[in-house]
Amino acid sequence: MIRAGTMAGEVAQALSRAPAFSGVLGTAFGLSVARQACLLGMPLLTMHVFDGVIEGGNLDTLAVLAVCFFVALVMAGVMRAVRAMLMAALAESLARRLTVEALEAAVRSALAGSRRPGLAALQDTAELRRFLGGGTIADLFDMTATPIGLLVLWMMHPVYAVIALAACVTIAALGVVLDHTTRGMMRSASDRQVKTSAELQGRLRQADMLEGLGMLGAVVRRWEPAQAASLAEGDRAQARARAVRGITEYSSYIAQGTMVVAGVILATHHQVSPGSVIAASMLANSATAPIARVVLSWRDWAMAALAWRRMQELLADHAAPDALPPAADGHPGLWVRDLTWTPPEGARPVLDGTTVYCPPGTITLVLGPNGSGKSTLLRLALGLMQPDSGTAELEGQDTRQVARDVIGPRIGYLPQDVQLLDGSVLQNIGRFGPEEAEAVVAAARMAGAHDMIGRLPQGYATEAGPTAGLSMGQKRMIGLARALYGAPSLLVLDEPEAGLDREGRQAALAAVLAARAAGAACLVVSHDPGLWHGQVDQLLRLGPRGSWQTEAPDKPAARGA
Ligand SMILES: Nc1ncnc2c1ncn2[C@@H]1O[C@H](COP(=O)(O)OP(=O)(O)OP(=O)(O)O)[C@@H](O)[C@H]1O
Repeated sequence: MIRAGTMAGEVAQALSRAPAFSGVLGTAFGLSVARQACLLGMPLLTMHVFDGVIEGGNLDTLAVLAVCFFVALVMAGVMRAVRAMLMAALAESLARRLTVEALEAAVRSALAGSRRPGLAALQDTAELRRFLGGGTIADLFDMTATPIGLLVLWMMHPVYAVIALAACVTIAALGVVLDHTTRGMMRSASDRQVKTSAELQGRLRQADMLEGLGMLGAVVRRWEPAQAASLAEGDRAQARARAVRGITEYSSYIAQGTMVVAGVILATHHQVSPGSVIAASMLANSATAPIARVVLSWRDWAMAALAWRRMQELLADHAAPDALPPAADGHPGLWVRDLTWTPPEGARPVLDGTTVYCPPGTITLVLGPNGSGKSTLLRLALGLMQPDSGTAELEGQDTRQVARDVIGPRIGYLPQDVQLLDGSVLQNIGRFGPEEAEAVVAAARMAGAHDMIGRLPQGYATEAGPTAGLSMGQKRMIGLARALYGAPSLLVLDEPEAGLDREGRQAALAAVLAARAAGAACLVVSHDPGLWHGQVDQLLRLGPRGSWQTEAPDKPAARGA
């Protein structure tokens, strides 16, 4: 409960940043108090029925009390429904905002090579939405019934109040015990569950390889123990929770029974009226029930607290860097300066002070053996990775410190492992922006992909996602068209000719030459220098252990590391 209390505070803090959220929460709280007032009136009406109506035989009073009873019940029901609607709307609105932030942070987390799957962030958002939209927060608000009920009981007789208070303290203490004994288990079980299901999902994406090589059994055997351990840990936490839940329920019954016994003793000594015995029992139930509900919904609190914590960690670790204005002395084109990068557990840098300037209207060809850091250089140049030191500036703007939606349209990027997203060829080339068919066709023509697309079953409307069945070469040509879309000022291509036939390779070369003629700065990785021979303006050769050198196509110009 302590953790849950902290969590409630954090959620409330986050909500209060937006005035509309705090207004909704305030209204829901107000409705809870009013509803509790209606419900607390009922024991008092019951007492009147017993003490006034039964003893006096006044049926008119009974009719009035019955109407009051009914009206109070209806009002409490309406207030509960309105509160539920408000909380559902609040949950929806918060989830929408969190989903966008979580997705952005998840992408940055994936870029940073985090093993924690970004998809978990969406599951956490859904968990928080369920928590806020369910009745759990309302249960917390309903705890206002506890002090009011205790006060009324005290006014009826202090013994009543003491018994109810003891029950409340016992139930709350059980909640604390439950939280302390299972919190660690829940967290570890939930984290393991997220990890194992993400691992399995990742492996199942390689379905053809798993089936082709008969590896499914081996994969499942590796996955099963982790999954079983996670489920077993969750079960142990649940078993403890069930035990505490049982004791909690019995505590409520014991409190009510004790209240009746004490009430009867007090009534026989004429210290309270007989009607107050029933009323006190009902009030004790009203005072303890919200605390019991909060304890019983402990799992929801614990899961929401975990989701909230994970979300906070993700957002804090992968916050968007502050955008900086362009440098006053910035060069046009791409300026990569002193880039050094060492893999997380690597002993030697992959890139060591690599420096290269790619002016507009030029082609820089990056060559080097496998693993020499060519793709890494491209990712660093685009600001997709954090270097150990050094910078990359596009038109004087640090590519790591600029809003991605601002810099993205100025960049054409073809990664080595080209992936198309679910959607049509047209949408993929047009980067899922507003449909501009002419610009899409122009980019496809430039990439030499237009005729190939025309031969697809539905042309530009053909599905292009991962399961659409396009060949690697087709995907690469469409990926090249996507890179060229919108005439970007920087073209960064990782082996654009790889996997293409002779015609496709010539088309890729022609596309880069056309982009250069249009004024783009082109940075191209290739394992086929012959294709580019005589066509490029500068060579950057990467070697082992971070060594590098730039050359004019026919003579060396600068040397590093
Ligand atoms: N996220 C990462 N975590 C750890 N190591 C990485 C990471 N990214 C790259 N590396 C390492 O950096 C080195 C360079 O990788 P990179 O992909 O840049 O090579 P490359 O020159 O493009 O190779 P290839 O020609 O085979 O495509 C490799 O040793 C690789 O294992």
